[in-house]
Amino acid sequence: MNFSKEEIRHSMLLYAITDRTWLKEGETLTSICEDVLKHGATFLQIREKDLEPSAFQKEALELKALCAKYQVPFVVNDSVEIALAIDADGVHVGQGDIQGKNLRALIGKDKILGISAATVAEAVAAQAAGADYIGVGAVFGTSTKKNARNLSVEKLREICAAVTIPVVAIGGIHALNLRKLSGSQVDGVAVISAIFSSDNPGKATSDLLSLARQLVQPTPRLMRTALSIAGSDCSGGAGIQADLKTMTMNGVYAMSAITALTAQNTTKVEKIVETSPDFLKSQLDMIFTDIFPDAVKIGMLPNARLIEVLAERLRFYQAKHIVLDPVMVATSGSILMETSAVLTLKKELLPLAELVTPNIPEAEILSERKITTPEEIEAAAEFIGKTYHCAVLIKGGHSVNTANDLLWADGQMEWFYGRCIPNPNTHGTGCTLSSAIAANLAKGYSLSTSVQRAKKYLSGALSAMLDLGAGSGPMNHAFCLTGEFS
Ligand SMILES: Nc1ncnc2c1ncn2[C@@H]1O[C@H](COP(=O)(O)OP(=O)(O)O)[C@@H](O)[C@H]1O
Ligand SMILES: Cc1ncc(COP(=O)(O)O)c(N)n1
Ligand SMILES: [Mg+2]
Repeated sequence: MNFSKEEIRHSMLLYAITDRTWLKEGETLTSICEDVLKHGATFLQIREKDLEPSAFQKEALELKALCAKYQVPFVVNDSVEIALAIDADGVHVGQGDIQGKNLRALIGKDKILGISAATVAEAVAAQAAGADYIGVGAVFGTSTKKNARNLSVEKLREICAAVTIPVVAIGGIHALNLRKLSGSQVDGVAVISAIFSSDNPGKATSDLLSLARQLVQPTPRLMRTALSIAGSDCSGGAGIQADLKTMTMNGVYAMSAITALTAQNTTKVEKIVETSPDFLKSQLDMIFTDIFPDAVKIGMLPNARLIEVLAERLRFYQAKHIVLDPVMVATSGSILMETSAVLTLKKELLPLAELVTPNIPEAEILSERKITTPEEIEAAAEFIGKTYHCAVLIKGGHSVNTANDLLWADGQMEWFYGRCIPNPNTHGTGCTLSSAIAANLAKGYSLSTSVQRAKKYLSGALSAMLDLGAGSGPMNHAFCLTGEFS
């Protein structure tokens, strides 16, 4: 697997390093690691100092497959040979291993190279040697590495400031001392015994993950921003309201430019008041000249005049990462776009979009054909992508028993298979998916990873089984929050 620089930075959050010595009767390294990955570890390194090479390689191969399943980077400690032999995502080495060698050339440009460092000079040298991240420690006393010096938070901060690559803190970190690293600017924490010596490695992982999240909260300067250009849904489940909730929950600062006010609920759309083109332009000018969005999601656009103004402003500001959800009909069946506006949408907006996300009925309109089979979905996506020079995600939420979506991007097809969640309350699924994709693009994830992460968020919101209103109700966008603050 290939990981972008941003993905590697985010994956530092909770960096797990294996230690077989704590395994209990009946447990295997793979079974414990699966538990750890399931509970949210964002990176895995195999470090088994006492295993001979062939046994090490065997364990590493199993863990590599596991990490691929969870889309988490997997690196091998110390051995470049084994990392290459099993085609791991990369290798982690100490200072001693980089002297006089060109490790970057040895492993190739696509592999992740992690290097340990304990001083500013070592960190700078590691970056110069082509490292993708550095592991800095030991920050606290540790049982796994004898004679390690302890670094102060000030020293850690100095090291973080001296390099541009991500930094993960290591050495004796556990749930009780993790908070002491606050203010150090690290991108995450690496742990061994805090997870592997725990009676419940899964729970230890999720506890450490939430502590790591608090530690690595985006500083205001680093906060990514996203803009939703859509209609207001007064019932809160779709449109602007769904978009703002989704973007917030996906960790970006959310803004809105409203194209229409709708009076709707879970059963129907009662009235629509369209925004004037001039007022849409003013909203866009206020946003783009002050807090420039890192990504833009476009939803309901009731008429062609609004589409024209929007396209002109997006070109003028050279907006980045535009995700276009071509909302034509609401889940409740009401028309949200004039039929005559479809032509303008195709001509003006599709070519500006990085991604367009039609459901099946919308894909039929955009590709001018009927779609009934997976092959027809693929052909329609290819047609739309090639005609309008954008990536296309055709959503299968309207099929029976499946929630499979097809991504066509740059001539490549990728199916995202989703479990169909038996929840009839799907008001706003399309809005939520497109906003979550935009939020992830704003954070620097690749298109494919953004789609995958967005589907995961959507499944969480659907699985919370909220049941409000008499019709197809909204989802719980805050399913992963408790609502309690201390
Ligand atoms: N019951 C469900 N379980 C899981 N995913 C679903 C379900 N219904 C829709 N989805 C997903 O929600 C997203 C939106 O799809 P869809 O409902 O087709 O769009 P729209 O809301 O625009 O009509 C897609 O990723 C789809 O796979
Ligand atoms: C203002 C507004 N925008 C979009 C939708 C589509 O909702 P869905 O995501 O269910 O297709 C909606 N019902 N209202
Ligand atoms: Mg929709």
